[in-house]
Amino acid sequence: MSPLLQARDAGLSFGRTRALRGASLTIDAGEVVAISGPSGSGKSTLLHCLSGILVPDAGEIHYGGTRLDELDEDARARLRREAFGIVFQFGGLVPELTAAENVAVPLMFGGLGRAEAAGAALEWLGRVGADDCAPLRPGDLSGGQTQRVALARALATGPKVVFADEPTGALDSAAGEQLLGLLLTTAREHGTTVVLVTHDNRIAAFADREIVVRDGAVAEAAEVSR
Ligand SMILES: Nc1ncnc2c1ncn2[C@@H]1O[C@H](COP(=O)(O)OP(=O)(O)OP(=O)(O)O)[C@@H](O)[C@H]1O
Repeated sequence: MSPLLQARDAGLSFGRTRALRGASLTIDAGEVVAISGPSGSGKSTLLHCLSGILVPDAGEIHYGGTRLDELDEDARARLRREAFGIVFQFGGLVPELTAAENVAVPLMFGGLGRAEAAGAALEWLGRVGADDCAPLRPGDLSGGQTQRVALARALATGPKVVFADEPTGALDSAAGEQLLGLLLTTAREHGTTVVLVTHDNRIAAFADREIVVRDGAVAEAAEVSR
């Protein structure tokens, strides 16, 4: 396997809080990695730096041959659209659009026609068990439904990397495991790399590797058997 994503000594402050302080890791193409660690240790900040949502103020982020931290906002947004699927803790869906439209819009950005995108969106909502949600707006969805729709949106574009921040946090454990299973099955079928932030050991155990973050840096990397 070849390295796909790398943080080299990444640091980032929010005001006086040093959220990341010299975080380094390497993730290979096709790997499923869980980032775990105590609350406030910097897991989400690291995920946001790896996915180009935030730019570190020290160190480097590499995606393939690209220095992600040196790209401007437009280039990072394009890369996120074209290569990444992102599942936020609270869905991150566009409130004015229906669930079906939320899934379809990135497909249209990717070049599909309206009808084709709408059909594919319904198919993905079906796969994540959210067919009923298609005509609803995010404000009318439960937490679990929101996460299903967010997952459908992230997977539909066929991303190279899926970044997920507590993707099953709003679901009870059986539903959470089912959704996680769907993410991992889809990812392994397509060789998609998955970077998953979780505080739940049961979820981390599904990953190929667990990376533990403490005090803004990578504390240890442990191989977790599948
Ligand atoms: N936008 C922000 N503004 C100010 N401080 C922030 C911001 N984002 C994160 N922080 C701070 O940076 C530190 C790391 O936060 P981060 O969310 O990355 O941790 P985490 O490990 O993901 O936590 P949790 O498991 O509770 O979500 C914390 O002290 C947090 O309060």
